[in-house]
Amino acid sequence: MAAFKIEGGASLSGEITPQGAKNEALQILSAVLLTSEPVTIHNIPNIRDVNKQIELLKDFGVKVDQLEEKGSYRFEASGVDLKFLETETFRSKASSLRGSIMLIGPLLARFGEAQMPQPGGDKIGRRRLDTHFIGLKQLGANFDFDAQRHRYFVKAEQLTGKYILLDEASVTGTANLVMAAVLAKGKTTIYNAACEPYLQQLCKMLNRMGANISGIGSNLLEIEGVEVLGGTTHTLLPDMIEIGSFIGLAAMTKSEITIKNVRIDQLGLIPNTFRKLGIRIEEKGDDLFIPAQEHYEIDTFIDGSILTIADAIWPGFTPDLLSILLVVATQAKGTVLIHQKMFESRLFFTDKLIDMGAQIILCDPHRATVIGLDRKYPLRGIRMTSPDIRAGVSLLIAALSATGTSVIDNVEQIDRGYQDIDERLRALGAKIERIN
Ligand SMILES: CC(=O)N[C@H]1[C@@H](OP(=O)(O)OP(=O)(O)OC[C@H]2O[C@@H](n3ccc(=O)[nH]c3=O)[C@H](O)[C@@H]2O)O[C@H](CO)[C@@H](O)[C@@H]1O
Ligand SMILES: C=C(OP(=O)(O)O)C(=O)O
Repeated sequence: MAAFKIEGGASLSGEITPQGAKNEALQILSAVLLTSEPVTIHNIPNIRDVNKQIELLKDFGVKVDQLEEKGSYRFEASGVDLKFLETETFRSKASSLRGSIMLIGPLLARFGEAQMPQPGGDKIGRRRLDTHFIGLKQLGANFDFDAQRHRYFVKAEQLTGKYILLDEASVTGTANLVMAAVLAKGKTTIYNAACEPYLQQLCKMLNRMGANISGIGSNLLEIEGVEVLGGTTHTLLPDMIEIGSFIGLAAMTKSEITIKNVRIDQLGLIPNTFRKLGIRIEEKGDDLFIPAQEHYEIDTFIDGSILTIADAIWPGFTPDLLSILLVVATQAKGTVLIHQKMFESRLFFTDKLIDMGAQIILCDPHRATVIGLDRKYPLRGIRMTSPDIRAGVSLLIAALSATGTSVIDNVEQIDRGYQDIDERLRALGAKIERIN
């Protein structure tokens, strides 16, 4: 397992361009299975989870050509071989990332069957799949779960459109159902649908392929099924979670950073939520400029009570940035309650921040109160392990701001979602080295 060795305390400066969005990439790549025609995708990030999803496509027999432009690929799913589903390679690869679950909707819709082991991804709490399978059953699929092998099976000769009210607005669940419904017979309505930019992008791409989806961007999607979909070209949005991570990094390390071409119109509450911690963010065209800030002060609510920042389904604040906000709050002036409503194991990494000298009360698995020290006592470098992708980057930001040397083990977690992060941060002046 690789580690990062970090000399903390350096201010960074310069420009950084966000990679293409990881979670959008995982949806869009799954959708190439819906057509036998070529689909070209631009701005694909070179990160572990996305590369694994591309490998899975290749293993199914999808023709994958890397194009000259960095991050551009052409896919052609004209010769898909479902026998791969039965292999040990499929089991081990599909169970190593969360995004693999989104192969099931397109496989079922186009080829009439699919199966899946328990998918992987971050160990951040229970990550159930009920929404996916209840919805697919409503579209007419036969469903079976082999508890012994922990394997999910679906089969259907022809899916039929239905009214589906989701029990929760699951991101990957909505993507799966949309990809199944586009080839179903008749009209599907999905209410309480998730509507992250990832899903909006997926629906727009499917419409360009010939699907008929309306309500994009809302929680009420209407899908008129079509018989066949064609090829298209799609460009991934910049990764909003990476953008938020860079905002936090700049504030915490007193750095002046410009984040280039962020698609401000797609960032929802992200910039304003960081502003609530007192961080200055200036919009310059489509770039975000973060000036070097010696101090930043956390807002209170209008009545003077302590600020709470909680995650919520889109357009609420994404759970994937709460760990970053939490770490940034440790050096602010003031107090904030971070409430992680969706996942129950995402805040345990605060132990490491406490070891570094941060003042945090972990109230329960979902809530942590951070008492910002206004930089009076800088964090101290320590050795630590990256428990999940976003906690990993939060620890990395903490280490870059700390005095002394830190070592972060298991950085493969960070590599799942951040492309060449050590190299890109070195270009800004960070003292970070990858060691084995
Ligand atoms: C590959 C991918 O795209 N992963 C993202 C996707 O995961 P994923 O699609 O797996 O997450 P889901 O949206 O299904 O749910 C995440 C968690 O939130 C809970 N939940 C969900 C909806 C809801 O209305 N109420 C509720 O409590 C679920 O029970 C679950 O524990 O969405 C998550 C939530 O934005 C993100 O953290 C993940 O980065
Ligand atoms: C939780 C995340 O990813 P995944 O769903 O792939 O585990 C994330 O991107 O923060």
